[in-house]
Amino acid sequence: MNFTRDLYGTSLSLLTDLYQLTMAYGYWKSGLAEKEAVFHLYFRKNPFEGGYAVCAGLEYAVQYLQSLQFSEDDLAYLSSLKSATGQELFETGFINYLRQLKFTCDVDAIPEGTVVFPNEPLIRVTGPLLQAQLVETPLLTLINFQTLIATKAARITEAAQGDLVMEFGMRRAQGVDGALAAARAVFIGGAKATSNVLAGKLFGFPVKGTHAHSWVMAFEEEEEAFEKYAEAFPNDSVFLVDTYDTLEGVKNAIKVAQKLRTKGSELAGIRLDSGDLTYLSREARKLLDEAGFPNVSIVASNDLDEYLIADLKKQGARIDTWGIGTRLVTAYDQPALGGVYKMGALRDEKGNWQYKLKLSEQLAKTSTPGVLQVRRFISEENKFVADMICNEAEPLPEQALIIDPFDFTHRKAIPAGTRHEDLLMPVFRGGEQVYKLPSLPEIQARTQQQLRQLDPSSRRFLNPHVYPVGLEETLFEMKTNLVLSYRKTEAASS
Ligand SMILES: Nc1ncnc2c1ncn2[C@@H]1O[C@H](COP(=O)(O)OP(=O)(O)OP(=O)(O)O)[C@@H](O)[C@H]1O
Ligand SMILES: O=P(O)(O)OC[C@H]1O[C@H](OP(=O)(O)OP(=O)(O)O)[C@H](O)[C@@H]1O
Ligand SMILES: O=C(O)c1cccnc1
Repeated sequence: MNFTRDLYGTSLSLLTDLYQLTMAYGYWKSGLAEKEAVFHLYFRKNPFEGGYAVCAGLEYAVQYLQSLQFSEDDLAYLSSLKSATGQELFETGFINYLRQLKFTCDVDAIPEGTVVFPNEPLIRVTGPLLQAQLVETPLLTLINFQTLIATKAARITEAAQGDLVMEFGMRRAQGVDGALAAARAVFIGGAKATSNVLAGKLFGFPVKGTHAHSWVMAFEEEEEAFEKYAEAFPNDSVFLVDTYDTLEGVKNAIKVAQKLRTKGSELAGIRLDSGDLTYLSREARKLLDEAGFPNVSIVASNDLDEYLIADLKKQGARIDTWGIGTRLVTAYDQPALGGVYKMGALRDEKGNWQYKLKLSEQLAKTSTPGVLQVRRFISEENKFVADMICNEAEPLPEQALIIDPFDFTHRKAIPAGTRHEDLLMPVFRGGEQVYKLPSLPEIQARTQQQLRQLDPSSRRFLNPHVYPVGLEETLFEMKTNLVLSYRKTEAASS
């Protein structure tokens, strides 16, 4: 199914900032609409003070671009917009232009589930200026959020060290799409199940859950509540044991588990949702093991995240399954990824690329000109060595030299013959999709594989090692010269 179209109606073409449409109108009016342009989507800083990000959201972006067409409804709305003086904002000729508009750009993108770093283009759009500009905001909406949440999920999965991670966040998510898109991204990052049933249906991944405190409160006795739940789900019951007194709850769960066993069924687990999770899980494990239930799993929930999971493990908690909600799906400690979309080049009348950059007082905010690709070098041990951002429109020197754009004395020469992969893959050519979208389990497996290839020092939570990413030498020189030429122009005119 096409998630963007089928969930949100036939057209998402108005899901953009007004300024994209006013610029489109301006380009159309001034005859620049068809001029060829290149834009790059990238972020400037790893989320969560971490050492990497996991890119996600491309499938949604592909589906959005495939469906990009203005409906009569959309056009009627745009025709109704008025300027400050009460005239129509957009003239009829432009509305007719939009009516026949079809997406004809080339798109290259880094596959979902790839480990990525600041300043690397995750998506490159090449094509008519009007179109390439128009898609800025929706592409950012679709990629920023899922990349953020997939990264959070990867961190949580890493902290869980192979334990089952379930996503419980729908009730705290930022609206309907926040819940659905987060469930998808969480799966990409490594969670194995969600409590969100619609996400299970749409994305085809496992749904799982326990029960709420209200189930226990609906009966006179906790033990009776557990019994009734077990009658309904003899082999799939996970009892929430902390409604009144956690360890008494565990004892009641054991009584019901014993009765279940006489009928040939096994209790699946118990869930702890409050109190000292280390102490309670250790005590619960002891009680369960002593009663002959070593396979009953212990699920924990309660405002957990990667830091708490890591700490609980360090304390010796006996938890084997983690139910994670709020702090995962809302990316609690960093609620947005600051992805941006910047122009890298414009084709001039002679057919040559004119390289473009956005200058900033802050070096980190100066964009990189070119038609960019990311080349990842990989060691003989199959570990990531360094990433080089290069300009595909120009020939590359034989010897790869990577220069840190924020400290030009910081350079890394890559030995000749080092294996490499170019990360941006063709996704659209002339508006036609040429990329076969992988399945979600394939994307999840890719994330895990990629994380194994990244050195643990770049994966740690506290002060991670900065993975080397830089500009290819000739691109660095071109960027520096372009910055200098702008600065000279500024100096001359002041
Ligand atoms: N051993 C532990 N070490 C560190 N943090 C813990 C430990 N056990 C629980 N926590 C975390 O401490 C926070 C507060 O726990 P607390 O037991 O006070 O929960 P609570 O929400 O107040 O309980 P209740 O749901 O009964 O109101 C939660 O985020 C919980 O995950
Ligand atoms: O803690 P999270 O990571 O967000 O995980 C989801 C939470 O949702 C449920 O709580 P509920 O809505 O009943 O609230 P409460 O447990 O905080 O009272 C559940 O018991 C978890 O605690
Ligand atoms: O199934 C559960 O235990 C669950 C689902 C959503 C939120 N909290 C818990």
